[in-house]
Amino acid sequence: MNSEPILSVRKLEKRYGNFIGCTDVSFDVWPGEVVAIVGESGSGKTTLLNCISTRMERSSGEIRYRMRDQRFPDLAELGEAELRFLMRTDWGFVHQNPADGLRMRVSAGANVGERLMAIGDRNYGDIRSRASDWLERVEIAASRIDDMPVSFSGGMRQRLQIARNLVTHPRLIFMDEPTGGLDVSVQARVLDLLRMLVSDLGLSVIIVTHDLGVARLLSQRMIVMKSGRIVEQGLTDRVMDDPSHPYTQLLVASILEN
Ligand SMILES: Nc1ncnc2c1ncn2[C@@H]1O[C@H](COP(=O)(O)OP(=O)(O)OP(=O)(O)O)[C@@H](O)[C@H]1O
Repeated sequence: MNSEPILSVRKLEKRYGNFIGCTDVSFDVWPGEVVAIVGESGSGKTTLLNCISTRMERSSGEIRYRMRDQRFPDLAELGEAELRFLMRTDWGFVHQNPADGLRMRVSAGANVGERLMAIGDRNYGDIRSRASDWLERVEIAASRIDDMPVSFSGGMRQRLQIARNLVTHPRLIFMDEPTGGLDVSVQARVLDLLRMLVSDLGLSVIIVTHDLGVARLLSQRMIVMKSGRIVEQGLTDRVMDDPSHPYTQLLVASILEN
């Protein structure tokens, strides 16, 4: 693994008025690493993800990102053009509900091709052929390229959202409960696909989930949140096998009972 983090968060805080969404959050993400943020509903996972991905303004703290030219600026120092580059090219965001990350009434091919056009690709044949390759990579038949996502099943929509995110060769992907809305059998297929793509492409991923099974399957490192704070972080296997904080012990025990 590379010796420099791709992302570094220090003392991050987000307040909603007087209410604390998250506070005193510090961690690093290394290239090629999958970090899971886990915790019960309301623990601040989504707030944290949205602040890091600049979808929400933080109240205080630092978020540094390793640019392709190796600079490591705080995201707050970046101009609009650089932020746009990150959002459109270098980062991906996979939402729990595919409808939030797709355009449901344009074709599957256009959903994927649009990201290429946004970064300046203008060759129609090339865009279509890359979209078609990506559909196949996420196990959607290329013959569905002109169909709209409204005609797809939940699992297919989620796989299309993944293709749309990965087509620009991003380096960091944010995922918010990516399998949360799917049936268990469909979940397994999407998880397998995600695991394979993340490893093939050497992606760094920050995944928010309340499902410790998902975290165990995908992540190397785990951050456990409670009431807006990190209560424990460490290697996923270690945290799951030997949780040190009572809250983590409770979370782990609750999945063993199921
Ligand atoms: N826009 C907002 N305004 C006020 N409070 C908010 C807002 N968004 C979130 N909160 C509060 O901040 C806390 C953390 O919420 P957040 O959505 O980050 O938790 P979460 O762990 O992602 O939960 P879930 O799994 O249910 O999405 C919660 O108490 C929530 O009610």
